[in-house]
Amino acid sequence: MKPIVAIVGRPNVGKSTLFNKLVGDRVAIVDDQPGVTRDRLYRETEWCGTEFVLVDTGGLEPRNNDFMMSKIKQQAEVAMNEADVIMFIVDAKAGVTALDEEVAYILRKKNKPVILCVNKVDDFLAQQDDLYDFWSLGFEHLMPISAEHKSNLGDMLDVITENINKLELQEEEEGLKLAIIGRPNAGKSSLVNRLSGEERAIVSSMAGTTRDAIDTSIEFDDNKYILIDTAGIRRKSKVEESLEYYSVLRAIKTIKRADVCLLMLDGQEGITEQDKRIAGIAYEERKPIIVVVNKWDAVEKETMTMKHMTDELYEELPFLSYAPIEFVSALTGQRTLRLLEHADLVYGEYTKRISTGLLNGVIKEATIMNAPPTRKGRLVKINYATQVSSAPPKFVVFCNYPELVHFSYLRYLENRLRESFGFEGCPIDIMTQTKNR
Ligand SMILES: Nc1nc2c(ncn2[C@@H]2O[C@H](COP(=O)(O)OP(=O)(O)OP(=O)(O)O)[C@@H](O)[C@H]2O)c(=O)[nH]1
Ligand SMILES: Nc1nc2c(ncn2[C@@H]2O[C@H](COP(=O)(O)OP(=O)(O)OP(=O)(O)O)[C@@H](O)[C@H]2O)c(=O)[nH]1
Repeated sequence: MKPIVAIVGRPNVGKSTLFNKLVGDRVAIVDDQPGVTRDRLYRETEWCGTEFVLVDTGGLEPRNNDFMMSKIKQQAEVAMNEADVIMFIVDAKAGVTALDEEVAYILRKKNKPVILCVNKVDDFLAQQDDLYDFWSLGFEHLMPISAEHKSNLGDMLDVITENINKLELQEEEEGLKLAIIGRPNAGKSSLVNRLSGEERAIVSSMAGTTRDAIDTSIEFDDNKYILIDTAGIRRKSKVEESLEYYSVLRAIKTIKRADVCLLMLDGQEGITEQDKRIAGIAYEERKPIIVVVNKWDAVEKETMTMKHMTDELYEELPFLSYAPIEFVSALTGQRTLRLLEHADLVYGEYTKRISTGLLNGVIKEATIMNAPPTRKGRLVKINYATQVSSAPPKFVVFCNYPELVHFSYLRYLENRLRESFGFEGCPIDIMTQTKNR
């Protein structure tokens, strides 16, 4: 689990500029699958060997001052709860504003490292005197920077990574980590309660009091699971956008820690934009996913309801065509235990390795059935393939002209691999390379 560094501050201080300068071109786009909702809210980055996840708190629409004030305060609260290190951005040209003071007040309440970044210091000597006021905000680390001119960013990053390295890494408990992700009210906590209330379950601990996410460790017949819930999102904030931001940030954290993601939908409501967004994060993080349609007890069923809903879900989530769908009721316990078995199975798929011999048999047959298309008069010849890693399963296909192998052909190979080897619930990565590289 990489540490999270959140960028906080009022509008127009230069948060986005800074975010973009810091993540640079390191933006990892997995592929151009349609339907994946992407946002530039967070990126993984690295400084001198220390990796972290940088989170931008996103643009706020300045409607009126009161509204703005409450939104910014909420953002600061979220950052305070979720992030490991906070970058609090202020504007040297504007000086200390009332809003800055409000944010500072929130950020000082807890004992997390806050780096006060005084931005727009384009000319240090000329602006030196403007900096003094900012000490009044009460933070130990004050860094004058210019996001636009990239000045002093190295020193700032040094301070950030120093603080990251001081963090005590939490010991993770043993067991298969299942992240239960989804919109507020989908029934995530109900599922956790249901599973931990089962007669056969040995519930050994409830941890996570310092953070809002709650881990429940349960054991069934010697199999251990850690259920990572993201409860309590809804009640804290009433404003739509910040709720969105809040749950996304939560989801990111939870997903990154997870071995398997259970994407929970409310069967009565069907799929929403927010569900798709959360699904998109799990997809981009290359985690195994099981789609869980909850509240099945309350869904009015006609003939083929399950089939229709399945079709509809795959249509709405085309990038998750590999994810199995389970219809459950956290309320009655219908099929909830099966979720655990299913998660075990999917994780087994995620971590398995295919021998090079078997793999090449399948690839060879696939290329005979459907040869790579000739492009620009050149013939693509696939030499051989190998699985280079698992979790997620990653394959390299060696051939003479990797750049000519089209995405759709890789998709074809992926489907053949799935037909032969399963990989249920798992994303698969296939890369092409020339033989002598
Ligand atoms: N002079 C100067 N201007 C800067 C610097 N960094 C950012 N700006 C400018 O400040 C303005 C606001 O920058 P943004 O990055 O959009 O600010 P933001 O905090 O993300 O704003 P919101 O998206 O509204 O929250 C832009 O016009 C930037 O060009 C800097 O280091 N020096
Ligand atoms: N009928 C029915 N209701 C359910 C089921 N599961 C949960 N509910 C109800 O749905 C509501 C929300 O359930 P929660 O478990 O609090 O949902 P959550 O996803 O944890 O919500 P947040 O904590 O806001 O993220 C509650 O009123 C539950 O009783 C189910 O399987 N069937």
